[in-house]
Amino acid sequence: MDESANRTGTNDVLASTQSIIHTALSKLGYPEEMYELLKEPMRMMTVRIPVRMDDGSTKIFTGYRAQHNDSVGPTKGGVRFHPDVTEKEVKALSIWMSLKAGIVNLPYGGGKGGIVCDPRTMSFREVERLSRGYVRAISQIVGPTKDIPAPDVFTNSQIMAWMLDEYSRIREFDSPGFITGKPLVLGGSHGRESATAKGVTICVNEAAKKQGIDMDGAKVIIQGFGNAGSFLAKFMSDAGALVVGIADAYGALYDSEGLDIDYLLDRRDSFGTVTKLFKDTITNEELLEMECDILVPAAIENQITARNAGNIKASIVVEAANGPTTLEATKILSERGILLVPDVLASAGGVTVSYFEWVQNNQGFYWSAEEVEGKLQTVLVEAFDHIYQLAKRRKVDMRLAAYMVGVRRMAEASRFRGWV
Ligand SMILES: NC(=O)C1=CN([C@@H]2O[C@H](COP(=O)(O)OP(=O)(O)OC[C@H]3O[C@@H](n4cnc5c(N)ncnc54)[C@H](O)[C@@H]3O)[C@@H](O)[C@H]2O)C=CC1
Ligand SMILES: O=C(O)CCC(=O)C(=O)O
Repeated sequence: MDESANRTGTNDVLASTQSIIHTALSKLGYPEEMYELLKEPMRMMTVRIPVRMDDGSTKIFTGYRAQHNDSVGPTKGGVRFHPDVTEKEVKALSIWMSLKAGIVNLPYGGGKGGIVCDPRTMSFREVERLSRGYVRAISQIVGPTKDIPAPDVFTNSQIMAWMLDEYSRIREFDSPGFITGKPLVLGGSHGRESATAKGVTICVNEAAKKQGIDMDGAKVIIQGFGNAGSFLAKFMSDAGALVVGIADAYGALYDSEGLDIDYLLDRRDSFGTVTKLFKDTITNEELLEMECDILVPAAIENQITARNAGNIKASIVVEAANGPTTLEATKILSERGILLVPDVLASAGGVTVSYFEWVQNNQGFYWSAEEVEGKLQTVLVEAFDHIYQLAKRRKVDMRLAAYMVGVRRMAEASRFRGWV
């Protein structure tokens, strides 16, 4: 095991992930070589993307695509457009995608992409040119049977549509299965837009049952008001819960009587920003420590750390975001009896419906919204139950149990292929 993976309490998402993978593999009895194989993506591509800006200047953006392990099938995972994207982060995100695929039993390995940029400060056409440039730069290593992108932070179905169009031009045939999270008219699936939040909702409900919390009137705080966070807020308030707090990148709103979610949904912009419209805001840090029963981080990494884990009031934390809780904070929450449903399980609804979308594209036959939702419900309830029981049986927290489930299939496939 390498030095960095030995560090605990680190906010280095790659090192933390490697550390848990190492523990999971040891508990499953795999040799050190398996860890050596799985600790890093098998392929990492860095690209420089020149984009002509509206003022006539040219700006060069840096982008990444990581393909973690393709022993089970093609790699799959979203593309993030964010100023804080780093190579390490994209690597960790690709490993988490492998684990998600293992947990919900999809025939994929993990992939992930990212571009260092801030689309909030770019025009519509500049974002289009950047999206197309990224696809041109990575076109050799992606494709419907190689590596299938999807949306993530600050990317959406419009960006998927441009990427699909660019790929189809390069390949000279229409390839809807190249990317998921597309608009319905281009071969998207019913239910993909809300799938991540639907999956989180299923996990919240299952966790509430375990902790004896009645969802009717339960107080929920959601950090992030984009794709995952805003649909989740709607599902929670429709189910009778009180969404008492929400946050975006600029601040947070809290009301112990419950926020008017329909009003906030009406006023938010396409980047999930809404708090700028209000004077009476608190900070993201403050929101996480406010009174509630259920806390859902649905924004970015490293939000619950050793610094604030002791002050979290919720009795359930469900991770809609990838990597919102550090390793040290996970331990503190577990010692405090707080049930933490880890990202690789809780946020797997998105990739599950992306898989359904890809299957529908491959067969050219499309399902109803009810069919998609029913299948997602079955998959996630089973996955939750399996991991919850395993955690109890092996006396480990749900994150480690989820890693044990997620890593096993990839390790087995790599072994059968003779890689280790
Ligand atoms: N979109 C999807 O299908 C999936 C998303 N996720 C994860 O869910 C999380 C949110 O993703 P989406 O909702 O898709 O993104 P989004 O772009 O739709 O929304 C992101 C939200 O996070 C907020 N945010 C951005 N930077 C922030 C910061 N520094 N501090 C606080 N808030 C910040 C934004 O203001 C916005 O409200 C990410 O961790 C993503 O990887 C996980 C699985 C699937
Ligand atoms: O829908 C997908 O393929 C990937 C979603 C994703 O990027 C994630 O789960 O983090």
